[in-house]
Amino acid sequence: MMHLNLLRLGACRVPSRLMSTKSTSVEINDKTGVAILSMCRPPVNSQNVQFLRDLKSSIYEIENNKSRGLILTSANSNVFSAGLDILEMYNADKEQLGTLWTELQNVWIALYGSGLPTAAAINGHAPAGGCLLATACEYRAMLPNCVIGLNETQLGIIAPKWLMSGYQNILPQRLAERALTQGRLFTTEEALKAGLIDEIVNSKEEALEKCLNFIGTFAKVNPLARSLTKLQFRAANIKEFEKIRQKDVEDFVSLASRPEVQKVMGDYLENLKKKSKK
Ligand SMILES: CC/C=C\C/C=C\C/C=C\C/C=C/C(=O)SCCNC(=O)CCNC(=O)[C@H](O)C(C)(C)COP(=O)(O)OP(=O)(O)OC[C@H]1O[C@@H](n2cnc3c(N)ncnc32)[C@H](O)[C@@H]1OP(=O)(O)O
Repeated sequence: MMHLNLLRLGACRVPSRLMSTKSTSVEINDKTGVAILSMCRPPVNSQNVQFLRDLKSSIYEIENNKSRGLILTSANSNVFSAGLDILEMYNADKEQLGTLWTELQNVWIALYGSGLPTAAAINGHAPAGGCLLATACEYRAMLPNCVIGLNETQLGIIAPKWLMSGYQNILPQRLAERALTQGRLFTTEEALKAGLIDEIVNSKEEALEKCLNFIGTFAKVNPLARSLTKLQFRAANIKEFEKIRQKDVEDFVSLASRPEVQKVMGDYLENLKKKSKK
């Protein structure tokens, strides 16, 4: 209850500090010490190099400012994030592909490896790279009638092991394997049933409140002990990722530059455009 009140106060009176980049904005409430990181790259927060760099620098800024927690959300009305920017992968040269993938890795490790309590207020669709961000967090509240999931196999591509880590942390192995091989996008309701999200909420405000409440559950826990305990759970995945990090970039570049994969991207983009014009 106390946290709800603080949040309400935060909306009007409690001073907050603002930081922003071209495609992110961060508001740190001075009373709660919790940072709300909003992704704002219209129309769908698709993840291009600049967006990923902005996201990474906002995450590290929040971490370095000794915030009490981080809530990730979207400034767009119906999309949390549509995943990697396909426009930036289509007809791109190998260097551009390598840079994009490196920046995706950088964001993932910044969020997944953050010592802060992290929560996602998923106020819209979260396919592929959007799901990656949400599942790197420790808690998820999501609006109804949206989808979330790693749909890579549906696009004829594979999610590397580190990218599956969020799923593996959250879902039972059997369910994670089935969802990943099917490239399944869960509806909000299915995601709750599977345990992929923690709560269904009716508004973005409620999602933020739930996230704040989650972060509030650590109020009486020693932050260093909490953070080290969290990272012990994640250490094996992080270590594995660090070992294959460079090779993973090479593998992605080699896969994404194949003519048949480029064709899938071109067709997929065309379908997206046709759909959005209907
Ligand atoms: C195809 C990838 C191939 C190879 C990569 C190889 C290996 C990588 C392995 C894993 C890593 C992660 C990969 C990814 O993240 S790939 C991206 C996957 N994303 C999706 O499948 C989501 C696609 N988008 C949607 O389903 C819908 O847009 C969404 C449900 C998010 C929102 O629907 P809404 O009706 O609100 O908006 P739209 O009208 O569909 O879109 C508006 C506008 O935005 C453009 N758009 C949408 N998504 C993307 C995107 N990911 N990249 C670039 N542009 C995107 C869409 O075309 C519309 O544009 P316009 O027609 O100009 O208005």
